[in-house]
Amino acid sequence: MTTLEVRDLVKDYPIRSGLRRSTLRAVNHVSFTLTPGRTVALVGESGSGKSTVAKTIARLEKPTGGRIVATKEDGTPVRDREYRDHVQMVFQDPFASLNPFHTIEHHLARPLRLHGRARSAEETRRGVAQLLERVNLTPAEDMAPRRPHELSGGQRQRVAIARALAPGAQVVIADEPVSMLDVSIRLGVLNLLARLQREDNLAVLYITHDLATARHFSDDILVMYRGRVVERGPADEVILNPRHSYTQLLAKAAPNPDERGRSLADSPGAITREDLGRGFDHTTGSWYEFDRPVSVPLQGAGPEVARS
Ligand SMILES: Nc1ncnc2c1ncn2[C@@H]1O[C@H](COP(=O)(O)OP(=O)(O)OP(=O)(O)O)[C@@H](O)[C@H]1O
Repeated sequence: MTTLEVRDLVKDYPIRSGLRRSTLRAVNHVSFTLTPGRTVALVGESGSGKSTVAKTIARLEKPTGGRIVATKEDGTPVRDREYRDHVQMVFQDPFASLNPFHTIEHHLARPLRLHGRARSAEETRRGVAQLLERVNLTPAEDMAPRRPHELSGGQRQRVAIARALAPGAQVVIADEPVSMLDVSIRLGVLNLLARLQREDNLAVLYITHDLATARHFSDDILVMYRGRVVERGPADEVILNPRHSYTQLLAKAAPNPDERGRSLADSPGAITREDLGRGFDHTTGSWYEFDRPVSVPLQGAGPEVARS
């Protein structure tokens, strides 16, 4: 099984306002480890940097600094070639992530073939049927020939999950996987993810605005605010005993996951001056200062990316 370590991750975006150019630090020295069989939730409001973390892990964005290292059970690093098989994403919008012109079978058969998990037509057919059964899209022979528009949002997201499993995923990055689905079916999809995780011993990063599901479906929670992890620790500890003023705000407000725009922290004095420069770690029971990035030894080797 694969462990994924994120160390001192930094991502800057160039921004331009009028004639002035500057950089926006979307992710600021973020570190955490995803281990087999465990879920880490990354919570925070819109714009806190959660998706940027996901995109750099998925290699859709290049980090400005820090490193991301995937390591196999025997301690050897996962090579570039294998990385895309091991680390898979499930995106927020199941409609945008599926090609409307292709059947469900095509969406699943392609990764099975591409990653050498099915060699003949018969193996592919069986592989597709098994994947559909694992995500409760049955009968498989009825589902396989359909196109995405012939499925509900929840069913489409199940296809997206099956597609993530097809190449033999060991690490799954689920970026707001249910926030675009009807409230009534969200729990079903999250329960499915949890079951697949147990069956395949997956390491999962669950990105969400929603503290309640983060607590229920995760072992650990990282709270992000303006690109920083401001609080981290076991899920119950973070939710029941929040120490950072930003987490306290989040916990009290139970923000509407669909709300965009104004941040909870916008009101004056919402975050204490002291807390702007520090975060709280429940595993050590202590505060850490932001200008000293967390330094944890890495298990595996990996390319060092220059820090900005
Ligand atoms: N390609 C980009 N170019 C410039 N700025 C970007 C880019 N992508 C993200 N950002 C900025 O980086 C910050 C973090 O964005 P990110 O999408 O990671 O936040 P988020 O917490 O995932 O929010 P949401 O839940 O709304 O997706 C935001 O200020 C955003 O505007």
